[in-house]
Amino acid sequence: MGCGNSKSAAISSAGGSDSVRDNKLKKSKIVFVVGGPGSGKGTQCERIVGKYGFTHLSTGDLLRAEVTSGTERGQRLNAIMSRGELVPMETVLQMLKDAMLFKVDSAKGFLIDGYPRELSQAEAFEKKIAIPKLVLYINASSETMMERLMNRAKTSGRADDKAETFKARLQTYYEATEPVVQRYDSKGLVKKISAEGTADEVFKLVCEALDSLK
Ligand SMILES: Nc1ncnc2c1ncn2[C@@H]1O[C@H](COP(=O)(O)OP(=O)(O)O)[C@@H](O)[C@H]1O
Ligand SMILES: Nc1ncnc2c1ncn2[C@H]1C[C@H](O)[C@@H](COP(=O)(O)OP(=O)(O)O)O1
Ligand SMILES: [Mg+2]
Repeated sequence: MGCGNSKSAAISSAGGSDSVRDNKLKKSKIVFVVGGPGSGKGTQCERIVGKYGFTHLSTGDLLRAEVTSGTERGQRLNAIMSRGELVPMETVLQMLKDAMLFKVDSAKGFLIDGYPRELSQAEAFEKKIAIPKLVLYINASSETMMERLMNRAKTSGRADDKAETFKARLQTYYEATEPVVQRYDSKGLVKKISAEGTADEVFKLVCEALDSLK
């Protein structure tokens, strides 16, 4: 599925001009979920959806769907992701906005997992979509993340779940993504969650952070 399809579906499935729909997005409850590769973002998002009914959008999942569709663009994206690098921002932001518009009428709130991954992505999102209400910073040591990813590799079939790619992804994370956390921390929007415990233990901390939102 190309992102152009989801945009036209979004517009035809619900009324409203582009500017009305953009305004709805601006007012929606948006939570960024930021953390290193294998820290447990996806795991926690799944639980949050179960308890709070938020709409979960993972940019990694959106990109992998494009890869699976076998388009030329998908092949280019796959090569970048397999090297542990970030794909061009324009691609990922447009995909994300289309997916958000598609859900904006039914979403109680949005969990944005894997975005922003660099400062320019944060700035572009704020300009073109909205300011987030909260940033959940899922924090685990590099050893824990490596161990979890090597475990995930046994079943994920993901091209980037390999020891060599992990090193590159970790470097990308520390260099490009952590400054995003600092940016939002200075605005008082970050809740730092220790992700070293079991998924249940981490979820308790996540719930405390989300409950403070209301
Ligand atoms: N708290 C946890 N304790 C142990 N394993 C975890 C925990 N959270 C996630 N995992 C496992 O670690 C791997 C990476 O989790 P995932 O949610 O895919 O992380 P991310 O989306 O941040 O890359 C998965 O195999 C998942 O089952
Ligand atoms: N916001 C974004 N900007 C650029 N590239 C992104 C991106 N989100 C995902 N990607 C690309 C690069 C990532 O290494 C890859 C996998 O992302 P992911 O599924 O979010 O990883 P994980 O959940 O394991 O941390 O996809
Ligand atoms: Mg994930």
